[in-house]
Amino acid sequence: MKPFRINVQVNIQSLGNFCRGLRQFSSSGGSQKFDFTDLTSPHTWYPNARKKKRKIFLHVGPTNSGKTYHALKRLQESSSGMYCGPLRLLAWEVSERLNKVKVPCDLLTGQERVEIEGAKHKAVTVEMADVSSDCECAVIDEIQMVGCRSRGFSFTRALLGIPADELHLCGDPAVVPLIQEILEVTDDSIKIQYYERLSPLVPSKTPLRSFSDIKTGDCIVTFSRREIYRMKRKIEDKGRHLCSVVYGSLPPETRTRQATMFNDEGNEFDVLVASDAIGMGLNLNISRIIFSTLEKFDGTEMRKLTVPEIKQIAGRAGRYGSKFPLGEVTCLKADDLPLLHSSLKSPSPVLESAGLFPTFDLLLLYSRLYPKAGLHPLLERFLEKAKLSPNYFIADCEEMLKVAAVIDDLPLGMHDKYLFCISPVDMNDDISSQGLTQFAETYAKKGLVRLREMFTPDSLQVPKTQKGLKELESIHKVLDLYVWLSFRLEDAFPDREVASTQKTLCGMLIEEFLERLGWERPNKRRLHSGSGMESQLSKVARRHM
Ligand SMILES: Nc1ncnc2c1ncn2[C@@H]1O[C@H](COP(=O)(O)OP(=O)(O)OP(=O)(O)O)[C@@H](O)[C@H]1O
Ligand SMILES: [Mg+2]
Repeated sequence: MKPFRINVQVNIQSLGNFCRGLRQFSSSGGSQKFDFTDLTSPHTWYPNARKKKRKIFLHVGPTNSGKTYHALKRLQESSSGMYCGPLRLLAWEVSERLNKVKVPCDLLTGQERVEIEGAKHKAVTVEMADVSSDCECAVIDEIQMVGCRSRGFSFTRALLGIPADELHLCGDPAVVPLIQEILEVTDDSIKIQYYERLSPLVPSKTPLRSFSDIKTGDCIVTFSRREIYRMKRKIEDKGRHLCSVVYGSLPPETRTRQATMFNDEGNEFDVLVASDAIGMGLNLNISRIIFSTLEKFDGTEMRKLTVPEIKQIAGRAGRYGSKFPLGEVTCLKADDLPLLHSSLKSPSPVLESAGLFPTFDLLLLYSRLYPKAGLHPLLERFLEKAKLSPNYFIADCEEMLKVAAVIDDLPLGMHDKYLFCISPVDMNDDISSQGLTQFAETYAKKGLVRLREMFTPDSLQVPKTQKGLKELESIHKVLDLYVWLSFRLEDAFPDREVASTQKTLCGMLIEEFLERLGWERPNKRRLHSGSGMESQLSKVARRHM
């Protein structure tokens, strides 16, 4: 296996600039102030990209207009390249696609590394974008996500930092002026290509009258997991359809399999119940999107969906070249129809600024000014003082600060603390945050974190209730976190294989739960009896312990 390079790269040029700053700062006895929080020129953080005059191609247009298709065609023809997408599912779809046409392509996400012999291409989630190696062609999909409060900074990093001869950006036209402004200070050239929708998307004049009117290829969109399972049951109780489900906290592998089951024509799971986890770039065999509501809880409050969100989700219906090339959109409630119609007709609001976050090396140098401070106060101070140009906003670091507060008293170095802070922990999930705390404490104390001391196969069972299911999803998150850490602190987290096996088991148990929840046809053979399935899985698990 190739050595894994962590995503916290020390940028030599900016490090050099900051070191000069520090030296002058100390030699002048601190009297001459150097501003380490000046983030007004983030393009200078990426010397490899700045050495090039990159050709930027902006592919913009509505959903289902062939933006990604055209960018991928160029990627496929190039001698080396990288696809960066916002979802693991998209990175997976692209690597499958390239490998199918005999362009060997690695898959690289925070928790997965699939290496293909001789690959010069890779499909990655945007956080994993490589800003140090040259390539001929790179694609950043859904580039309007530079405006995302929490993840936008990773898109900005990829945009400014990828040293590709050709960089293809795909997304909503609302991003065009911002990209042009951001790239004014680089030496890159920009060509904009506008696209039209390839097949029609028709908003319905009437709401869905009854669940008896659900048909093959329908996708009901709703935002809470409780609602997702309520809808699934309601549809399956009618006895005519089985539903696949896709939502954010399902393990990604389960999501992929549920989506594949729905996409596969020969399968009886012909209706999809999903959250906005399906909302980006995915090509599913959806004939009609039915919004159960146009409101969602965003972590703080209930709010109406935005125009781009409605367009993105609705755009999953009627994909060009799919079984249902004509798409329909409707709602469960007649009251929601006017907002649906107006949103589909409105352009998305123009993006004003892109996310930004200091690289680790900048934070490290800043920390030397306050050698006694923990990461939490340091981050807070840095964020408060950060100076930005109007094209940027500082990323929302709520989650990072929550982690920093938990681990700050542990005897860990700055780099380790930073790693835990950028890890994919869900601090709103009790089990997930307890997992992180336990990992960090054990790591700080012993320098070695063995997974087998924390999980036994007996603790994994097919859930019997929604609560049990949620617990299993949380356990999956903890195992996922272990795998993520094992790629970055290889010696201290040596049980990656155990974690991966248990993750697979978790996924199987969750899928078994979903299967059991399905409407049972008179002649349909159930997969296994409950206890049989569990004991089989336990045996498999023990073999890997
Ligand atoms: N010229 C083409 N020939 C054959 N298939 C195409 C062509 N253009 C697009 N497609 C197919 O149409 C579907 C939609 O295209 P694509 O995914 O590129 O749309 P998009 O504009 O990126 O949509 P979104 O905004 O939702 O990401 C895909 O399945 C793609 O393979
Ligand atoms: Mg796309």
